[in-house]
Amino acid sequence: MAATNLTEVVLLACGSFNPITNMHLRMFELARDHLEDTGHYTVVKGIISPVGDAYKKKGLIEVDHRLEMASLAADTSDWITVDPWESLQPEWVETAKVVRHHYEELLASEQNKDAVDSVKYAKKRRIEDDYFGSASHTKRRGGSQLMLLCGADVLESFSVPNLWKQEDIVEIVGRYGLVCITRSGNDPHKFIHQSDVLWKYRKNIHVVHEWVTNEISATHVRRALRRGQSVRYLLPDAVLCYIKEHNLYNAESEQKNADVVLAPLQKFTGASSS
Ligand SMILES: Nc1ncnc2c1ncn2[C@@H]1O[C@H](COP(=O)(O)OP(=O)(O)OP(=O)(O)O)[C@@H](O)[C@H]1O
Ligand SMILES: O=C(O)c1ccc[n+]([C@@H]2O[C@H](COP(=O)([O-])O)[C@@H](O)[C@H]2O)c1
Repeated sequence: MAATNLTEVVLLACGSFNPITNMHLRMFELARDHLEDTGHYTVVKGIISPVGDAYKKKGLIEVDHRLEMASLAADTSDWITVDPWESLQPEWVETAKVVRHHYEELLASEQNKDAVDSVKYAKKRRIEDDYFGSASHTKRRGGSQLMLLCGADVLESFSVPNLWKQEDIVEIVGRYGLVCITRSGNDPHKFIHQSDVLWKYRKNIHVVHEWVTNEISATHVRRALRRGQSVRYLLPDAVLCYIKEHNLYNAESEQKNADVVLAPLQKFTGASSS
């Protein structure tokens, strides 16, 4: 198939990134390989979107630090970037809205590119017509796709009562698409099979098997740091230096939001975030 027929994909990963680990970066690489192996897609960009402080997850440190660490990690890649839009919203933003926001940005940048292209194209066409006479010209580019990238634990969290809105799940998997990386202890195929809505949109869900099973998690990293144990090689070196320099992750930081209801659950309980 000619390269021009490939759909361009932008991958968006939402999460706490508290802190970002090498596994978060690896997720992007795994997803890109998997999608490009199908012969239908070319992955052009990865976006890391750290959740804002208003998410109120226990142990979630300030977003400025999480953004900075994510940027240091993304510096090790030439295609993964960090976007602060979600992080900087004063209220917690549902993931479906974050996906929508980035899709709109993608559309706007494409339209911009199309406008620039059509000016260039019109000029080129006038020059070519002068030389060769008018003939049939090239076709328009196809649209790009934005897909949400997550680990299997997030997919399975779709069934946690009162956590996700059903219509948001439908929008994410039905309209945009999902790339899900296997994680030990989770079985995404079984989970998709058991969910009517995920089964309905199963063609939009790309399950990527991580054969190098590992238990790297931000929780593990924070725990090791609290205990003074080494986390070298679990995170990019620059992130580790940043953590040491700012003395992040200790017993006190782990108690942040300890007695606060997680933002997505507040809409059901009516609890306040303070
Ligand atoms: N080892 C892993 N395998 C697969 N996916 C992962 C792994 N670690 C993180 N992810 C995924 O990365 C995204 C962002 O995750 P998040 O920031 O919550 O990291 P985490 O390690 O799961 O954090 P925590 O331990 O604090 O819950 C989520 O979609 C999560 O499923
Ligand atoms: O949109 C929702 O309803 C929703 C409900 C629960 C969690 N999320 C998002 O899922 C991500 C979970 O991150 P974490 O660190 O809690 O695993 C984070 O980006 C949240 O904003 C989103």
